[in-house]
Amino acid sequence: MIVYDIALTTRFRGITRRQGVLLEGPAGWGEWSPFPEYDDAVAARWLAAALEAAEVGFPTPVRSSVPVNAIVPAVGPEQAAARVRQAGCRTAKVKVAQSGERLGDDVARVAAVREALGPDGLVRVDANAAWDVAGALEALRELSQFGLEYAEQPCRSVEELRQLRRGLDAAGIAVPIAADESIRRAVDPLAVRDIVDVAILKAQPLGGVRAALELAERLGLPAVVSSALETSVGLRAGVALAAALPELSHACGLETASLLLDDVAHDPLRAVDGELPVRGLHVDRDALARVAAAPEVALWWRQRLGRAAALLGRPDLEEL
Ligand SMILES: O=C(O)CCC(=O)c1ccccc1C(=O)O
Ligand SMILES: [Mg+2]
Repeated sequence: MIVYDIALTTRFRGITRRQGVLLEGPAGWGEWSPFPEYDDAVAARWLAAALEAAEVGFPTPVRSSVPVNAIVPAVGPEQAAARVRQAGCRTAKVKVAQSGERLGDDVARVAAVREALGPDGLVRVDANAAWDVAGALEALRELSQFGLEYAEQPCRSVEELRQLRRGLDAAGIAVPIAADESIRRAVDPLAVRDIVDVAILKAQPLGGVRAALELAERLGLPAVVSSALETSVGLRAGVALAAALPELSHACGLETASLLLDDVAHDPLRAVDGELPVRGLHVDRDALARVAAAPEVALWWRQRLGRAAALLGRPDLEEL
């Protein structure tokens, strides 16, 4: 196993570096990178995903490439437009409702992204559960002038999402709703089934590609596979999930290698013409050495891995 520590190009989700563990098994490399604040039980579910990748491998794909959205963090309008142009995707996802910002910042960022994409592009926003129902109504009324494909996790609870859905309908604001945190962090991931229009699926948080495929089937909603801001090894699991879904009608949120200043693959999963290829990776020994975490960081991850592995009944994991 190796512990990586890679700087981000821009602050994302309040962090400036991404850390995690890469495990090599008979089927290849797997990534285990639960965010540091997550408890061991949650981290154990993320570990199941890494073990699937390393020990079992992925289900048979039904497509050979996956369309992706450009990811636009909470940056200024010029930088947002530049990112969209550089990514070369026809769909963009814009982070909104970030702490310390105002609705005017979101409006300026979404306007710039719409302008950069042109009228045929698709713009989706992700509020990461930051709005209350009234705030979401106000913001989406304003942002809907740019034409939104959907709003991802506009509010925190399922009940708030239900109220928002009613409020949007009553006000004639045509913005579909997608659930992310309400699926990956919920006790009952099916509770949003009759409330939202799109399901965000993430391979690591949901415990692996097969677990996510099963959930997708039970949800019966159009699915968007997104990353958890991973190296190409973690992204590979997302690509495998997107490639194995029987239906894929939306671009996926897997264009995040561009947010990392380095990667561990010789051939990182970067979008070409808005798509990621469904293929294996060559994990690069030089890159692994380059991104290796400092000893105290590596120790913290090793101890965390030991606890998560114990929860999965896998005390042997140090050997991978
Ligand atoms: O969906 C994307 O395009 C990028 C992935 C992304 O936004 C994300 C990455 C890490 C953690 C949470 C999220 C999120 O969707 O909220
Ligand atoms: Mg999200």
